[in-house]
Amino acid sequence: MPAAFELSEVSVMRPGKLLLADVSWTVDENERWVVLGPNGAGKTTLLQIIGASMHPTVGTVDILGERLGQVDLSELRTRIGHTSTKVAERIPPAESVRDVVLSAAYAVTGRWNEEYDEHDHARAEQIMGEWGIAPLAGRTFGTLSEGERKRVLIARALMTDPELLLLDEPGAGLDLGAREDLLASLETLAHDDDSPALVMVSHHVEEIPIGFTHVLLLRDGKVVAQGPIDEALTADNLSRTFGQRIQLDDDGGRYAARRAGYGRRAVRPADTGENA
Ligand SMILES: Nc1ncnc2c1ncn2[C@@H]1O[C@H](COP(=O)(O)OP(=O)(O)OP(=O)(O)O)[C@@H](O)[C@H]1O
Repeated sequence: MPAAFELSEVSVMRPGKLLLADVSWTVDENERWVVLGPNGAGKTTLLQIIGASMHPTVGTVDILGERLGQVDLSELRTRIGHTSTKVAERIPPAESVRDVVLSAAYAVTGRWNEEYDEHDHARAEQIMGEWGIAPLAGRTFGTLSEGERKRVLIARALMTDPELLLLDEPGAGLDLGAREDLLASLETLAHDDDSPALVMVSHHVEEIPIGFTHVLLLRDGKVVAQGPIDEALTADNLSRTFGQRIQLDDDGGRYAARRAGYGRRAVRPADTGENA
């Protein structure tokens, strides 16, 4: 299986700060990865590297068969779908949902005088249908709820049939129902053989969709563990990643984590005020 991307001994340095330290990571095109780590671990920086938005200070990066430093980054970026709060901030609030999705065909935010053909319109309608946002097509982006925005951004990222899809915290800010809806959609995407290679950044194991195959754990710019999810996502590795003893529960591929030993007191009927 060809690699979607390969990072070899990558470091990113900024004055007084090592953002990524000696990261080597290969993702094959049929794999679905979750990147987990605490605030400031370097997750967004890592996504910027594999999204062809940043060069490493040291190391080599091959993305979709192209070596960073030897390729036009803007051309390479057209083959990569990337959702993040930064992308969301660039979208004019008055833009209609239909145009937010459609304008991905020209890699622009904010429709101007671009000419879209029948295929573009058909693809936008199809993808809006698949992501449950067709009823919102005429609404403006600025009036959407956080959950609706997240779905629109993913639909936009998929509009151009990318070979690699990067999702930076798609579950952030969602209520329980919206998160579960999104997870169900991401589970479908993960199981679809035609889907691109997927990399999702998250802070929470509860946000890992079923069907995601691999995990990379990051702390202080360094990889703590990486590999198939059932091998690398362990309580020990999470404890090292988050710097405290973590208990991990796995319920059929849905995970839950909390500090070990916290909340041991059983809630008995007396606690709830109900009779036994
Ligand atoms: N240009 C820069 N100069 C110095 N430090 C930087 C620069 N850009 C980012 N950082 C720092 O690098 C660290 C990693 O940032 P990054 O945004 O990649 O972390 P993250 O894991 O995505 O964090 P979060 O989960 O909070 O979004 C942070 O401590 C951040 O403050």
